[in-house]
Amino acid sequence: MEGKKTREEVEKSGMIDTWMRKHRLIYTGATKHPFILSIRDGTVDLEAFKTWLGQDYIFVRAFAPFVASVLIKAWKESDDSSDMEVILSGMASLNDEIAWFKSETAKWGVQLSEVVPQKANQDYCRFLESLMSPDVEYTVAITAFWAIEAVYQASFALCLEDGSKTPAELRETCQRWGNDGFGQYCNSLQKIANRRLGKTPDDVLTKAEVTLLRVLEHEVEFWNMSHGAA
Ligand SMILES: Cc1ncc(CN)c(N)n1
Repeated sequence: MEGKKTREEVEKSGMIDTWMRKHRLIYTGATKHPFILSIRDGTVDLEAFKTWLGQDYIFVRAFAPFVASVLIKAWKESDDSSDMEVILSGMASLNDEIAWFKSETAKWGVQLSEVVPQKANQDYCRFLESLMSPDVEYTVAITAFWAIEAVYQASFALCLEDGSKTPAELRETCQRWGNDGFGQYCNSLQKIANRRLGKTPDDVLTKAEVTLLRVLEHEVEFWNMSHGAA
């Protein structure tokens, strides 16, 4: 019978993998949400897609300052100078992402000036803002950053797998987050998070785990805005 792993053993395999196994249910809820499954099986309601598009544009505008706050924390607190390059590459891809949302919404006839942030979006943006506080440790912030990016990567990669029936007009959207380059970038973030979590005191480790769970809950609520919300 497999006994409980010691802290040292967990650190070797990586805390993120351990948490993904421990919180499999909510992780799956965020990465295999019915909205994503509807894209993958080709039954997606295009009005729901347009809702997601407009809401996500608002989210990404709040996400960029959060990433900037992680960059500041890395500069002040990181034990490895290469972290900054990874975070900077994330900021650069957000620049592209914002431009892409503008052209994609225009293509679908979504008027960005008329998009009103829904409650789940407001709550998620407020949560991001709370993580921007200087009181939030770099280890906690980088864990959240990894989780936010990883959910989109895993979700949209699912829509590109062999056998998926993703509509042709949505494939570019799925490529944006489901491509291999974005996957490598998420792996780099995961590596940073694992390194930091491996040497963090227990109280910060607990904060990072709670923050990861909050991210996953917010991601589920975010998808729910477009699909399945009561
Ligand atoms: C809600 C949400 N989560 C994550 C991502 C990926 N940057 C996004 N655009 N939107």
